[in-house]
Amino acid sequence: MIRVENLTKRYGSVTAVDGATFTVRPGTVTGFLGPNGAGKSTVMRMLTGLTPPTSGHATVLGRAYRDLPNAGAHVGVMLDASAQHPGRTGREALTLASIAIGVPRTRVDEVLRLVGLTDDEAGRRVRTYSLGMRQRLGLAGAFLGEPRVLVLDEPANGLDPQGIHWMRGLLRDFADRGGAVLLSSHLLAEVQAVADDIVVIGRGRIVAQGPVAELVDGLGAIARSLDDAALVAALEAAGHAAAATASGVVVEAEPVDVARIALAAGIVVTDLRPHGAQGLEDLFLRLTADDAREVAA
Ligand SMILES: Nc1ncnc2c1ncn2[C@@H]1O[C@H](COP(=O)(O)OP(=O)(O)OP(=O)(O)O)[C@@H](O)[C@H]1O
Repeated sequence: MIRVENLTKRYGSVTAVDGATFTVRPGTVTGFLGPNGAGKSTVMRMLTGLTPPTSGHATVLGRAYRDLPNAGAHVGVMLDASAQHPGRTGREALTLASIAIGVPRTRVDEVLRLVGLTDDEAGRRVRTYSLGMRQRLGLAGAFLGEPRVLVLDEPANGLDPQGIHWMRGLLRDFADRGGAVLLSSHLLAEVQAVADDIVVIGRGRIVAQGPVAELVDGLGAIARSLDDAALVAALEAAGHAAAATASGVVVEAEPVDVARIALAAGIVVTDLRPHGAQGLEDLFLRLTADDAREVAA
């Protein structure tokens, strides 16, 4: 549904995106994750024809976005929710967009309902909208043409916890009906809760990608025992890299293998689980560390 191949963008001496390659499969939500300035928006702008790449190319539904006939009807895009005309009402903005892409006006009411904007809110000028309301209006615009693909840049920004929960349900449902979603965020937890696949970008380069389940499974296990030093030694003797940390023994092995090794070595294990979410967070921070301003500072 989306194919990004060797995409590079340079602004003078700044390489904003450096040879990015990934795909977004139908029926999935793909989280596009990276710290501030990593290059997420630039990739999305190149994908939707707003910024020409320095090299490489990107296709949506098999074609360059600009070559898609009536792209707006097939691809829902929300890049900058605050870019909407402040003097128009939400309903006017959607009505104009519906005319531009040739969908019936009745669709405006449908998408307003879909994103939970009331008649009263839709009749107000966008300049009076909160950030969360702008995001909802942006999402309404993205859904207007009954798209098969959604490209959304930080759609959760400004949404309250209920709003974020609602948006996840909306995107999950869209993907479950066969649609493809590319969703950027700088927050791992936000993406992990809804994404099937994750693409991690740091300093313009893709540093990891794959199904969330695989990324998490590949992260091994974390264990506590009555003798962590002996557990580390037993795990290492069995050929698994292991280290004692403040949160327990972190090991590159499945929990079941850790349990067997501990049993054979007569070590009492008090806690054992997949490294899971904590591991993914660590992985994300490590992979993008070069880019992290805090580290640089
Ligand atoms: N028009 C431009 N001119 C010069 N540099 C730019 C331009 N657009 C982006 N950049 C630079 O490219 C890099 C990537 O920016 P981009 O906006 O794609 O990052 P991002 O991952 O979307 O960040 P954020 O999470 O903060 O939105 C940054 O260093 C940015 O300063």
